[in-house]
Amino acid sequence: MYNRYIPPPKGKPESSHSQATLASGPASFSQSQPLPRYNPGQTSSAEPIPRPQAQPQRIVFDDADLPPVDHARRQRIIDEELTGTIDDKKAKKSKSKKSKDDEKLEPEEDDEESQLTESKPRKRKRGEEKPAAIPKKETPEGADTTAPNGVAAPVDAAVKEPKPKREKKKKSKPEDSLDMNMVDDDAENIRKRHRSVFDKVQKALHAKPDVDASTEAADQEEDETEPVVEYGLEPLPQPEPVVLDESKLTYETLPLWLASPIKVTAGMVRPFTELGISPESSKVLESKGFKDAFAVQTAVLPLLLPSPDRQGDVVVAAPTGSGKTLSYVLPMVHDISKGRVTRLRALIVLPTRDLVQQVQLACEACAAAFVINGGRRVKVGTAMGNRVFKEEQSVIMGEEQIYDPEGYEQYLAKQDSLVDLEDSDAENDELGFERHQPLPYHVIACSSKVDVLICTPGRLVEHITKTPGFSLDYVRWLIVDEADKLLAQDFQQWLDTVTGRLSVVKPGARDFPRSNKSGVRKVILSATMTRDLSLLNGLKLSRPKLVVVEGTKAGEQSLPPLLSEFAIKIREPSLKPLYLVDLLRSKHLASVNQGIVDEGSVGSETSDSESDSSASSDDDDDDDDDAHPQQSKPKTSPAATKQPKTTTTVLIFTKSNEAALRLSRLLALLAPDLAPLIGTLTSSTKTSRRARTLRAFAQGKLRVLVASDLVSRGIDLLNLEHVVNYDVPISETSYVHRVGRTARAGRKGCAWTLLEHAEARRFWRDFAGEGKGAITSIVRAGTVERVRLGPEGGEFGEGRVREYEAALERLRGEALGGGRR
Ligand SMILES: Nc1ncnc2c1ncn2[C@@H]1O[C@H](COP(=O)(O)OP(=O)(O)OP(=O)(O)O)[C@@H](O)[C@H]1O
Repeated sequence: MYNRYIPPPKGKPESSHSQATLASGPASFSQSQPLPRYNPGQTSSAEPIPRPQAQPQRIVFDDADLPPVDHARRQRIIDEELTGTIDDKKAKKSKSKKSKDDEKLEPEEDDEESQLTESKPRKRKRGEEKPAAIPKKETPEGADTTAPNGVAAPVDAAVKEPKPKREKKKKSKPEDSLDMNMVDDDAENIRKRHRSVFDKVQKALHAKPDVDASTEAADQEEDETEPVVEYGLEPLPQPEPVVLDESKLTYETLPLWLASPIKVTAGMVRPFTELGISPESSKVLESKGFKDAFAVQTAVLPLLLPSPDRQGDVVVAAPTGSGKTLSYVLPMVHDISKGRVTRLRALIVLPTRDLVQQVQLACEACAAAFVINGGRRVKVGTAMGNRVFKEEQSVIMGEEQIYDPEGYEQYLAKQDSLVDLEDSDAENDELGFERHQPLPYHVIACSSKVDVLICTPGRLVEHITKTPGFSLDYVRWLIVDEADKLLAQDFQQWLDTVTGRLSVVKPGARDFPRSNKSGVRKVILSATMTRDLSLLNGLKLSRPKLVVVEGTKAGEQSLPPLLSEFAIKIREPSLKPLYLVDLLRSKHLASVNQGIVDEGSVGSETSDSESDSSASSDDDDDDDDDAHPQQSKPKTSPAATKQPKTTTTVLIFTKSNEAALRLSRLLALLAPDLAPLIGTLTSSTKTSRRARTLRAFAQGKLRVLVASDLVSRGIDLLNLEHVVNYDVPISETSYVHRVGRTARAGRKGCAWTLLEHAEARRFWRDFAGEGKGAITSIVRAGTVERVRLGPEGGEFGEGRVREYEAALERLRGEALGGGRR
């Protein structure tokens, strides 16, 4: 850097002040005294560096002020003196700037630099073979070609032409004091060394070394000053840059609404009146058994009832039996009851017919609560395929006479032009109802007969595509219950079909001046709600909020707080049905909510001691294990034939429809006293029969239900106290739904799982969250307890085994077509 000369003002002599400024400028090295050559060997005897006398400030060395040659030399000398080696890189850089013409002027230093320059091979053309041999470059003996961090020296250094050894350098290293000619002759050694260096480089490149900062800085410096030249090495092929799939986010990258849910304290209750329900409606609700709002309802109702704030969609992940149904039915019916005319305002989509019927009851109960206060009775319909399609059409769609003189004229004109009258008949054929003639100056339009349609997805799609006049234009509510199941199995692309037809222009806002105008409200619910965004995205949610019960994290599913879980080891899998009979007869299956009645065992009217004494010696092989309070002596008495007096209720899950039917029959054969109390629920059972069975169970006429997973979701059997997993469920989700049929709505309940040896590990690890590698996402208040059942040593008495074999033989005969005898 140079000080700028400021000439004195015209006519004025140069002042001493201006001279001083010149001397004391920041780049003091630009003073008239040049820096003498640095020679450490002569430091002591060297003449003192002349310094500006007038200005004793610190001298700042600014290398830019040195001519390039001096700068390079000075740096090299310093490096040599300090390290005993020459920094090849800097030398090379310096050389690259230096003209070859200078070689003669600066023979000592430019000798090496010229070699470096020459070493640059021409750029290899595409497809051209690599040079057969790597150009020789002599590496100073002992000089490490590896960076301090173990990284090999830069590639170009390894492949450059070897340069003649410099005498100067050789002097500094004794091992290099060989005759130059000898070194040159030892070409093979050099080649070996280069090969090893090259190998190191290759390795280092493949290992993607962590290049140290100084190397990086040097490389960068070089890049800036030199054009990029390929040194005989093609760039290594690099993998395609990874494009992240944003649609499938992991739990760590959940969007805010999923990552920060609204948390509800389990067990909290609040009066409905405090949540915006009128006292009159609250009274009606109380008369229906809904005195106070449950925890999940206290959180969801304020989000769904009309509010001056802009509201969005709501996703609810709350345990089984926590009251999710009422949390959406109540605000939805409240909203729709304000409408003046019947239009299809709400769709509730559910996976099974049984659930459709169950939710219909809840809707009817709430509809009654809002008739008072001038509300209109909300009309509720179902579409689930349990009737012929036409019949269903006639239930949900009807005709409406609309005053429209112009339309009437068009209608008459059309009638006149109709040659083929069969056309109109064909139109009638499409509908489940006959179309009438319009009144004078009126037209007939198809319109919905219901405000709320509760449906299965398949049937909904059928109506959308096949029922004339079936329109979603006025739909204000879309409820998807058991959402994880419905989203995972996109029946007939129902979701796209529905969302594509929902009106985006604030449907029905005209009819609902006081309610929020955010368009369609979507409410998505499940006890095992998915956090899979790729599934949730299909719902096209708007400003969603997630409601969860406190204590659960993303991806976790809580069990009802009052659920107790037990596991029973089946020591003899071939006799598993006998274990089940014993469990049903044991006092383990006592009534947990009402106290033990008749010792609480299904099918027993005697106490344990009585039954023990009455048991034959063959059968009296109980499993004595009093370690656990529940592990009392199980009864293994033969099937009693007396009528039971018990009030306890049991739902037994099997792995398939066939298994449920078989077990149900086998139980009846093994325990004839239970036979009249046993019902079966499978997907192959007719819907009406299923409904009858569920009704009989609710009335206490049936006590034992044997079912497939069909009823594991959503079914509300309020008086159910025990769930038995005869077959271990296939997934955590399935376990949560199955055991969640009991301990509902603040009641106690028990879940029993029969474990064969081969299933035990998976159960304890995946469901109970115990043992090595426990990975369960199930959150529970307690733990799963082990209960021993069956005879000591796992062997049932001969009598019982014979009984069992006889029952099996009979079952086989029935299955083979003999029918029941
Ligand atoms: N506020 C309330 N007061 C009294 N009982 C209620 C209340 N809310 C709901 N219930 C009852 O609680 C039971 C369980 O409710 P619901 O079926 O809605 O549970 P859920 O959370 O949907 O369970 P699942 O996930 O198994 O479908 C039902 O019998 C219902 O009538």
